Amino acid sequence: MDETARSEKRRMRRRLLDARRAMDSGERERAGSVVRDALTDLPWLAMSGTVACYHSVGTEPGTHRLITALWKRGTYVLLPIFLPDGNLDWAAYDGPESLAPAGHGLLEPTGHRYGVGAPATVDAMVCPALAVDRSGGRLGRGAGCYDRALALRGPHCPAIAVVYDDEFVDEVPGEAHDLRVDAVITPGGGLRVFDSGVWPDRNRGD
Ligand SMILES: Nc1nc2c(c(=O)[nH]1)N(C=O)[C@@H](CNc1ccc(C(=O)N[C@@H](CCC(=O)O)C(=O)O)cc1)CN2
Ligand SMILES: Nc1ncnc2c1ncn2[C@@H]1O[C@H](COP(=O)(O)OP(=O)(O)OP(=O)(O)O)[C@@H](O)[C@H]1O
Repeated sequence: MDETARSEKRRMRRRLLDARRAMDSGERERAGSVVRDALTDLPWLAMSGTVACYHSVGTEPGTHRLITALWKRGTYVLLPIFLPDGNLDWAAYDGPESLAPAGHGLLEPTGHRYGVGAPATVDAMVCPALAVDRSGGRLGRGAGCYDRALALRGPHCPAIAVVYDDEFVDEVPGEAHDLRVDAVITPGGGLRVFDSGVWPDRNRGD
């Protein structure tokens, strides 16, 4: 059964990455503003000490505006470092000079590394995805590194994926190790919270 899911995932990734390449930069920019506004408007997030986020690259929905906004207001922002074994290490964003080019066109933080277990200490995790379905199922790039990172976060830490409108779909093929996210942000729909029970303030953002 997982064999079928794996090949479906591969097909879906190819299709979604092709569609992303055909997008113009305006769409990415708009996504970046929506992501920033949706998250900086959340009162519980304003009280959060530490947020893990991805530093967007290429055609991904932008997160640079969000990272800058959080950093400027004193939130600790942890960014991933892609390790050779497929795990993620984490270090803090401390302004544009705190980043250096890495593989896959990524910019990664150069400061003190907190270790693979750092997700246990964060209050929210903003993760990349190629698609998210209506029950929070998430399709990533296929390295499994975010599945591993999501498994290491605390029980009250919501995971929030960011995708384009057409990437919020009815169903994403799932395997046993796949972990669901607790909310999704799309440029057209803003923030949608899933019924996972992991959301700090149930009265907001639904
Ligand atoms: N921004 C970001 N950081 C991340 C991830 C991610 O998906 N996005 N990762 C999550 O696992 C890890 C790195 N894995 C990656 C694997 C492949 C590519 C990639 O295919 N990059 C394209 C250019 C980007 C694009 O246009 O979409 C390339 O190499 O051509 C990027 C990151 C950790 N850091
Ligand atoms: N918790 C885990 N521990 C170890 N390996 C894992 C874990 N989760 C997933 N993997 C491995 O990672 C590989 C890729 O998984 P999958 O196709 O679900 O990636 P993805 O969720 O699309 O990508 P990503 O998580 O990097 O964004 C699988 O072969 C799987 O065995």
